Amino acid sequence: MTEKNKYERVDEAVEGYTQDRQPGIEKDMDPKPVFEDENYKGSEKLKDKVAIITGGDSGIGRAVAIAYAKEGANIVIGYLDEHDDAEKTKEIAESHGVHCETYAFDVKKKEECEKLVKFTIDNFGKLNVLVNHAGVQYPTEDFLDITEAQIRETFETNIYGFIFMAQAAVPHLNKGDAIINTTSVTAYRGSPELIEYSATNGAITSFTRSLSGNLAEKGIRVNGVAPGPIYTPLIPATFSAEKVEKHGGSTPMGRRGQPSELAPSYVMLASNDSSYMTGQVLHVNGGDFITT
Ligand SMILES: NC(=O)C1=CN([C@@H]2O[C@H](COP(=O)(O)OP(=O)(O)OC[C@H]3O[C@@H](n4cnc5c(N)ncnc54)[C@H](O)[C@@H]3O)[C@@H](O)[C@H]2O)C=CC1
Ligand SMILES: CC(=O)C(C)=O
Repeated sequence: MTEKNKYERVDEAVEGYTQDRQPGIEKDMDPKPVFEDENYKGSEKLKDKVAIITGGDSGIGRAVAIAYAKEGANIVIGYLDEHDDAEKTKEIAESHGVHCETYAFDVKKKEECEKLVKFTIDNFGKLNVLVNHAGVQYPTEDFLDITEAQIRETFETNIYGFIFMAQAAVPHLNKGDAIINTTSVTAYRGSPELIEYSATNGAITSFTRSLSGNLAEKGIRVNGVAPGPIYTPLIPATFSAEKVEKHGGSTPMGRRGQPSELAPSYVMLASNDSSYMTGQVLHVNGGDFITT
């Protein structure tokens, strides 16, 4: 693929459309997200490591799973119920010569998070990297329309789930291992129609910093990635058709990002390339300046 073609592919226009359930389904998206950069060649940065990626069946998580596979990691994908998407990600990951298992679970439930980690240890004998990525959002125009149930669902999925997964994982992690939490640009600049969602991302950023200090002595690094607007199933599953069409248009780069453009940051934070980084967040957002 020439550089020009590569750029055109990333910048593909998206006509407005919606999906009628959350989590959305990648298989049903048109156009499909770009989940793999064919020019990305692995160099064994994660060789023989074992990674859990929650929300790894689709979107950014799928792109991370494929990049980790190219770097030699065996993978367990945790996801809610999008079985076809999960199988497709497993198939692509395994085409790179690693083992990939899929595991349907509810990240809101502590005991299911513990079972996912046990499943990983039973299958692979160890765990080196936890990517906390599963999340939901419920855009709501009027602040007063945000229901108690919606607040609970968003917090229980987006931050309780991250903490439950980290608590289950930490006893198995050792020096050099890593936790990576997906937060969002909305944690830093807010979002008038994603109020409780942005608050969970603020919590994820604080959780990342706090846990990094707690685990630094053990040599376990904890970092985050804060994506801007990225074309994933989350977007048509939760935004109006008009918002889907315009998504990302107001960033300095003037476009949405593709999942493949996030994956290298997750590789860096999982590998020795970030050996002197902990408690940090990488901002992959099309050019928004972030002040902390
Ligand atoms: N797409 C975007 O523009 C942005 C996304 N993010 C973050 O990315 C994550 C969402 O991933 P995307 O790749 O965008 O979309 P996605 O729709 O591909 O991923 C959402 C994932 O969350 C999982 N999930 C939802 N509820 C769950 C539950 N109760 N138990 C287990 N898994 C559950 C789904 O199975 C799915 O894999 C969220 O954490 C979100 O905050 C952050 C900033 C921007
Ligand atoms: C969903 C989300 O966090 C953005 C930035 O679109």
